Amino acid sequence: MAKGPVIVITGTPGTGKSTHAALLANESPVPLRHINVSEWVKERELYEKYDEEWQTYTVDEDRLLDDLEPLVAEGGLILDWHTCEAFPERWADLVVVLRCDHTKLWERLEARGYPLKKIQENNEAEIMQVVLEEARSSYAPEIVVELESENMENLESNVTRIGGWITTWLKNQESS
Ligand SMILES: Nc1ncnc2c1ncn2[C@@H]1O[C@H](COP(=O)(O)OP(=O)(O)O)[C@@H](O)[C@H]1O
Repeated sequence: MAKGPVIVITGTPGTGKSTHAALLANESPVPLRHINVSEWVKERELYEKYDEEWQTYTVDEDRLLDDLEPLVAEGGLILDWHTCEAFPERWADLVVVLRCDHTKLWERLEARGYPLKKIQENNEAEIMQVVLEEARSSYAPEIVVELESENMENLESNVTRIGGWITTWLKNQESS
C-alpha cells in the first residue's frame, strides 16, 4: 500500500489547525498521524528557553527537524504548526493555510486566556496574512491552499476537500 502524504496545516494560532487536523486524521482515506508541533516541542523539550514575556517557547529548530525527519520519511503525517517556513520544502505534499476573520480570531484567543499583547500580535499577523505569505514564499504555489475556517460548515467542507485531495494523491502515487 502506498504511504500517505505529508500535509502541513498552518495558520495563525486560533484559526483551527488542531481542530482540522483531528477531524482529518479521523476521516482520511489513509491513516495519518497528527503531530501538534507546539505540543511535541514541549513534550520532547525541543526548545532553547521559555520566553516569560510572550509566554512561548523558543524552539530549537535544528533538533526539531532532526526529530521529525524519520516520521516524515515514513509519510502519512499531519504537521500542525503556526509557522511552516522552518520545514524543508521537500517535506510537504500539501500546505493548508487556515484563515479566519480577525474579530472571530480575537474572541477565540481571548477564550483561550491569551494575554492581551499576544492576542494583539496574532490578530495583526492574521490581518497582514503573515502565515500565508510565509507559506507562499516557502513552497511551490500549486501545493499551497488557503482555506477559510470561520464556522463548522467551513471545517467540514475543508476536511472533505483535503480528503478528496488525498484520494487523488494516492491514485497518482500508484500510477507513477
Ligand atoms: N472552523 C471553525 N468553526 C468554528 N470554530 C472553530 C473552527 N476552527 C476552530 N474553531 C474553534 O476555535 C478554537 C481554536 O481552534 P484550534 O483548532 O485549537 O486552533 P489552532 O490549532 O489553530 O490554534 C477552538 O475553540 C475551536 O473549537
